[in-house]
Amino acid sequence: MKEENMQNTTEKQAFRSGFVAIIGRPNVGKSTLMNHLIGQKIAIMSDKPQTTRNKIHGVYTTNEMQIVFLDTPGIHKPQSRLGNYMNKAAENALREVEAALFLVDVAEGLGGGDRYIIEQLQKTNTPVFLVMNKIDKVEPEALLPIIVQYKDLYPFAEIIPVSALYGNNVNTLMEQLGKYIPAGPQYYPADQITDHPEQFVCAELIREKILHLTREEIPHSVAVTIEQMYKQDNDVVYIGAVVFVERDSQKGIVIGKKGQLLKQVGQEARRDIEALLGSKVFLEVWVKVKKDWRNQERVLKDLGLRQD
Ligand SMILES: Nc1nc2c(ncn2[C@@H]2O[C@H](COP(=O)(O)OP(=O)(O)OP(=O)(O)O)[C@@H](O)[C@H]2O)c(=O)[nH]1
Repeated sequence: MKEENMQNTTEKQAFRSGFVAIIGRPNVGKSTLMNHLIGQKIAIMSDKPQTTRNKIHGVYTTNEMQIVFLDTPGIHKPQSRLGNYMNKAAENALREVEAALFLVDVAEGLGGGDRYIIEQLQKTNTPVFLVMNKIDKVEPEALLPIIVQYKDLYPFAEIIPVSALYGNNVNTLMEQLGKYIPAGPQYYPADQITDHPEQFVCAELIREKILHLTREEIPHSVAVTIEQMYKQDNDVVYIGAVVFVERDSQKGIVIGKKGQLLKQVGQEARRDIEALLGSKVFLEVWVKVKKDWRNQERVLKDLGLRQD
């Protein structure tokens, strides 16, 4: 089979496909890069660390190749069962892929979190790209000493400086990455950008609004599930969502004075969901208290945070 593919390559470039993991400590810009590449808002973006809990497959398709990106949760030292889950998901993702993009924030410098990830990388043979993100925040001269620092720690397959936010050098990154993608089939139709059910993306959009609007008060203690989603007779999509918090006081914060904050969450999320689905949406959001949900394995499973 492989030989046949090779023969095809000499006549006409064979289609190539593969999986690529995006890893890096929280807040380095993994979701931003993914969104830039895929060109649509599918992975949650926030200025708070660790907002990405599930693997999201972003599918990048050109005439020559298809790359399925696994946006992994930030690898970090586990502090709760949720933390453990997130680390496992990241490790598994690493084993399944053709290459990994290790994102670092050049404005932050090399920290303990980056060293911890490099330790994890030593356990795999997957080619790793060092993607030096946020170059728009530093002077070009600052890059070389940072490259030297990282090079000493790990034999990176490629080192590429980019700005995920502004798209600088992202083309070069994709050209280099393409070299690591073997001949293979097109797994997904060209217009498909994610293989997760739409419900998951909708829940993430609602959670993103809550994180933005509540600032520091609601850190990781919030989870969102979509209980109902169906098209009504008038073609409006009905969505019923539940926001889980850990304490009564947090419930009050999420609802806000006279329900103002929850109303704003609903309005902003509805706008994004309508853009995503391309149809009118009627969104209802409830807030429920589920004590200590982060450490209850069963609840994690209910919320779809399974380890596969
Ligand atoms: N200036 C600048 N800011 C960036 C760049 N890339 C990302 N950011 C910002 O960094 C913050 C974090 O970006 P995310 O994409 O949410 O980071 P992440 O790595 O996915 O974070 P987690 O999901 O928490 O692991 C956001 O405020 C982004 O706008 C960049 O190239 N330049």
